[in-house]
Amino acid sequence: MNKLAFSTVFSTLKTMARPGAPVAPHIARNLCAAANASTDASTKYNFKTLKLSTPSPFVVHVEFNRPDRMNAFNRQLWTEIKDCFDQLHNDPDCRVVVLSGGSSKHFTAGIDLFDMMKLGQEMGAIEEVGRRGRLLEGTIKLYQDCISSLEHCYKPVIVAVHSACIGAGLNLITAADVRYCTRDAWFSLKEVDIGLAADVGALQRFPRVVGNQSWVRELAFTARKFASDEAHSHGLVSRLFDNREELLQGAIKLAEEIASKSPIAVHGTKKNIVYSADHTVQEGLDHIRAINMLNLQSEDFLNAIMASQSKETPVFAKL
Ligand SMILES: CCC/C=C/C=C/C(=O)SCCNC(=O)CCNC(=O)[C@H](O)C(C)(C)COP(=O)(O)OP(=O)(O)OC[C@H]1O[C@@H](n2cnc3c(N)ncnc32)[C@H](O)[C@@H]1OP(=O)(O)O
Repeated sequence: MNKLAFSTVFSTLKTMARPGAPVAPHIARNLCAAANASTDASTKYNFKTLKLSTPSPFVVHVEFNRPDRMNAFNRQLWTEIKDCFDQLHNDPDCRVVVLSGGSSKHFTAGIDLFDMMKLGQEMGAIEEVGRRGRLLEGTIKLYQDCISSLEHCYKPVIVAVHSACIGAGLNLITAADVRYCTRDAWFSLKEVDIGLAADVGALQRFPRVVGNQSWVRELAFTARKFASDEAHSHGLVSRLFDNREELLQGAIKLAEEIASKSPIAVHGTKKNIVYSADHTVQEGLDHIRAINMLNLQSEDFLNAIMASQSKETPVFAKL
């Protein structure tokens, strides 16, 4: 953009952002906001089956924390995942989430089979089939909502998978935005092996994520274990790493880059990508138009354009 065009756009944006107000105080305020940004997630959140931390400003690292059970999903873990992502959605100190398997040998062993036995006992105590059905319906809904909470959280979620990612774990990662894994990672859509049709999102999301019905159906009908290179070649994961340390470094580096962008722009982008996944192109365009009617008036837009012109790093206020 030449100097004249830039100054015209600049003064228009200035008026749009706050008619009559000078620009500099906005930026000064944003710098202050960013300087105060890092309330560490470890002090703010207190979950038992999840561990949260803030490795970089605005980047929240969520780790599964059931290493003795290979991060198997018991009722508490299902519930806490949902609570965690619902809260991160509204947390101004969080712009992006990295989800990993923590100190466990595996990313996750899927649903907790002991917990399933407990559910079986609860069912056994209810005599009437309709009432048993209601208990199951409520449980399945809770578990579905847990997985969907990754999608409903408009902060991008990067999953970092190592070793086994089984059943519920595979359902979960298909609701994330970016999937990275180690070369030793392996996956199984295991449900048919325990007598279940997968019911927490993989049958809906997995084919969309990879765009290959034949491959997904083969995996869903057989529960076949597949390795990281197969996952990578079909687009289930977008990057492979040699070991867990490099995996986490890579995931956090990506998260830092996303966290440096306008949170308004990233939020709107995720909202529209998720919406567009099950709407027509025209509906998606209508949706983003409505979002940008507001977002183009945001001071983030002005800050980003000014920074790109002055070749400086923009700083954005908390959401
Ligand atoms: C309404 C329902 C909606 C959701 C449905 C979801 C369905 C699913 O997720 S289906 C998948 C269920 N999961 C499995 O079938 C996996 C079973 N586990 C394994 O295959 C292996 O344990 C695994 C490959 C994960 C790990 O093998 P490794 O040799 O490394 O370790 P192990 O010695 O086998 O296990 C160590 C301890 O972890 C306990 N454990 C493993 N998986 C589970 C599990 N899913 N639930 C509960 N506990 C699990 C295992 O018993 C060992 O415990 P301990 O003997 O006390 O040390």
